[in-house]
Amino acid sequence: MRLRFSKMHGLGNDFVMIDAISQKVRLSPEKVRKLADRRFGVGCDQVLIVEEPSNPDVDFRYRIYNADGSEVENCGNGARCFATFVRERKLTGKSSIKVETSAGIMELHVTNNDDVRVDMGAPILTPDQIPFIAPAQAPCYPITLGSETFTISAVSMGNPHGVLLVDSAANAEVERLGPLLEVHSSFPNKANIGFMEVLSRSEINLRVFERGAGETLACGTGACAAVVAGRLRDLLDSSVTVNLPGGSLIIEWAGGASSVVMTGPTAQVFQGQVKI
Ligand SMILES: N[C@@H](CCC[C@H](N)C(=O)O)C(=O)O
Repeated sequence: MRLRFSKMHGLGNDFVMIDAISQKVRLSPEKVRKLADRRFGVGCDQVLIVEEPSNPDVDFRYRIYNADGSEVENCGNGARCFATFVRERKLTGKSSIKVETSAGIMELHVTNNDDVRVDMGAPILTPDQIPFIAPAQAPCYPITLGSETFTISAVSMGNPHGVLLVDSAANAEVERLGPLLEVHSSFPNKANIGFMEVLSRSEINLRVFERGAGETLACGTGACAAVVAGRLRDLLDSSVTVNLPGGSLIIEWAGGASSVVMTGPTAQVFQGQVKI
């Protein structure tokens, strides 16, 4: 099977984007892993597949696969790249696009300077819906790893996130703690783990160890989850610049049941064909 694809990224969180509307695509987890492999394949953090929607009220459906082959619910940087991709491929001329994912319907808007603004929906904080094991909802929870206890916030942006507060994101123990907390028994579906340094009420530094992909240069849903966690702990205001290793996003959240809104750039690196 030969597949046409675009290699894209949002702040260095990189994607193989595949149009499954104009070509037939069937990907097993093994094929996803092969595409994502940085030596034997194209190389990416996530593979994104654009499909016809099942719901007539939306424009597209898109599916998200982590580099390890697992299918996941949501991807913030991927959503922005998806909007640029469908416009560049002339699959739509719209600047406001509705898309369904397994986390629900999202609305994306391409701004005048070609950034993409995404309504990411309201965060989910109820432990059993994240899912996170806890007796009751709280802004943060104790979590134990051997003899160490950490304080973690648990937030779902359609996908599960744990957020730790650190003194310095640059010096955070992402390589050691990320893989251990990703598979901690408190997160039954595993989790993306964010390490957040609060610089002021409107700016944070953040690194994210992503479920199924390892540390990435940016994680859009991770940025949303960190701002929600910071707001729940009364550390942040409603509009926050999130500095990630690959660049910055603006995240806005008024609180409660209102949507989290993410704004940031996208880039296409190259297009190609791959035999898979
Ligand atoms: N890079 C993404 C998140 C991709 C999915 C995540 N690794 C998961 O397993 O939930 C983003 O920008 O949000």
